[in-house]
Amino acid sequence: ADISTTLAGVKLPNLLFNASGVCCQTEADLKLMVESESGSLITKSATFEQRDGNPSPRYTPLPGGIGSINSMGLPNEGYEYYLNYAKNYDYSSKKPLFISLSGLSLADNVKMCEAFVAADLPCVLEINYSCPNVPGKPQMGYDLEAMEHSLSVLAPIIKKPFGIKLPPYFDIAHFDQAAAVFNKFDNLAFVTCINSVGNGLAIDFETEEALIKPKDGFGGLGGLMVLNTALANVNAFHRRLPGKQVIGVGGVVSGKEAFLHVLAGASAVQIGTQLKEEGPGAFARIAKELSDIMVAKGYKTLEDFRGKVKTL
Ligand SMILES: O=C(O)c1[nH]c(=O)[nH]c(=O)c1I
Repeated sequence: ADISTTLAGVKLPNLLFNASGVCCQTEADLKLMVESESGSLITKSATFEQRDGNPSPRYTPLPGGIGSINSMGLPNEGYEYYLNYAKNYDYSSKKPLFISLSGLSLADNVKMCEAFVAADLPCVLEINYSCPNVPGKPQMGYDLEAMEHSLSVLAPIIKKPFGIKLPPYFDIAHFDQAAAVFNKFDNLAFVTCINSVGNGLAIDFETEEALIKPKDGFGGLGGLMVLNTALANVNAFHRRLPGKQVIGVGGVVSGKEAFLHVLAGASAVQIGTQLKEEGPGAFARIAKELSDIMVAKGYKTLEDFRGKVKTL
């Protein structure tokens, strides 16, 4: 079956790619993504300066395959590293390149966006408003006034279609209020839902210790356990953002969850925890599983069922 898609006006040979943060911090990581069966790739969220991030242990999968917890703390090579990567990227390849930016201030986001716009490259920007792990930095995604102000400055600078990475919301009023903000920006072409469920706590029963070191063990939750929150956020924004697209991320461990994300309204699907645990081979496996599901259900393309979840 045809699992290709178009996102922000660029064609992806298939709808799958990495969630920013996984398999994408260094050129070696990104090379693995280019060589994988993913349809695209996105870089680790960049800050203006290079960052080491939080002390380790700062990531761990959770027992029983239910998911993961991380408090990486935005480690990255600094935005110029990713700008250079974007300048050298082979855009004649079938895989479009996405760039994640997560400035620690609006001024930093302005400087980074201006640098990418000045370089005039075909890559697509995804502004990250939802990093839950920088101590002392509340998530912009939960401050609608600040996020609207940020978008009112950045959208005109970026000019081209771009997207934003959002935290999960858990209240219908928040879906309504957030969508009202996003619908004000014509070139805001997509929203990526969801980032990790912020500030969970994993504790080891035997040792009675938190599993990760930063922030007293508090970190973002990912993987299968967040699937149903992710599907709700994908569908809520699919319903509320006419003319815009949604990238679904959260809980995709097989073709089945990728199918559900598209049914909820996703135009593309990112994979985080499962990619971290399985490696880039996950893309070929999940792509085949999704294609087989579509054949079994009689769907030829993603448009045949995108957003068509049935209500009772
Ligand atoms: O701790 C991180 O680096 C991190 N971790 C996440 O779970 N989401 C994010 O957006 C980021 I920037």
